[in-house]
Amino acid sequence: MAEPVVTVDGWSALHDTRHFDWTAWKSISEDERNQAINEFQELIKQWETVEENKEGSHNIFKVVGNKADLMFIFLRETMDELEEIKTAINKTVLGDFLIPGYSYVSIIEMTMHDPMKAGDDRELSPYVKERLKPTMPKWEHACFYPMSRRRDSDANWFTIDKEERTRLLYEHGMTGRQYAGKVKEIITGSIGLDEWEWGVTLFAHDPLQFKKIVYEMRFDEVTTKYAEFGDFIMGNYLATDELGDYLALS
Ligand code: VOV
Repeated sequence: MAEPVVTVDGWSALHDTRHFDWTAWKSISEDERNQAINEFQELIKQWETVEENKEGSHNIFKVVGNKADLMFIFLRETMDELEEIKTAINKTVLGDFLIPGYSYVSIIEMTMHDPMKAGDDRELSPYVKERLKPTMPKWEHACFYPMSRRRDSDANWFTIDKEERTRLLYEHGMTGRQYAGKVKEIITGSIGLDEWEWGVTLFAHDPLQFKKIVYEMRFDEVTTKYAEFGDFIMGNYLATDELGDYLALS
């Protein structure tokens, strides 16, 4: 029967991309630039405390290509906190140079589709807890894209039986498991929150693995028949202590 599947939901997620106004940045003095960097590093320290306390997680990436310059990813217990973070960034001096670009709002989600976990109370298992409220890996690269399930008359994800959806996602999971240690994924649900139905955030040491996994999954029936994709954004990890170098002009 085409019935909804139960989801277990975790932290809220904000993918916040910014264009950096290099022209304006070059027009202020070195002292002003250093003050702006120091002030921003204090803000990052607050995020680090939240992460150490396992109350959220954050990552910053230098975006390759011109869709943005930086992509911030924040995970928090509530949407209120995500909005406060965005506003806190905008209130800093550096925020004047961080021009808001594309953003994506979603909530970490796991479904009860996985037959390997059937019978478990997924909400109670430490594995599920870690997946719903994860500390994001500080790996070298990330790739984010939104996606939806197709709703064509001859291929409609929302009209097929739950058992069939479970079978298709099981096959998908088996492909994914071959990338253990190479690709980590965070799947966020965004129905009712943003334009697409899911957000896919992938982490890897080697960006070639993004191309490989996404290509290989194109041949899984669940993707071939039922997946539609938005724009991809790829970035390189920016550690807090590298922010000064990233923004240095000489
Ligand atoms: C890194 C590898 C990897 C692994 C191990 C993995 C496993 C799994 C499992 C076991 C499950 C189902 C249970 C659950 O936990 O929800 C899912 C669920 C999902 N996935 Fe996935 N996925 C991966 C990776 C992975 C990728 C690369 C993509 C993008 C698809 C592509 O073609 O580019 C993706 C998408 C999704 C989505 C949109 C969902 C929710 C679909 C829905 O309709 O409900 N996913 N996924």
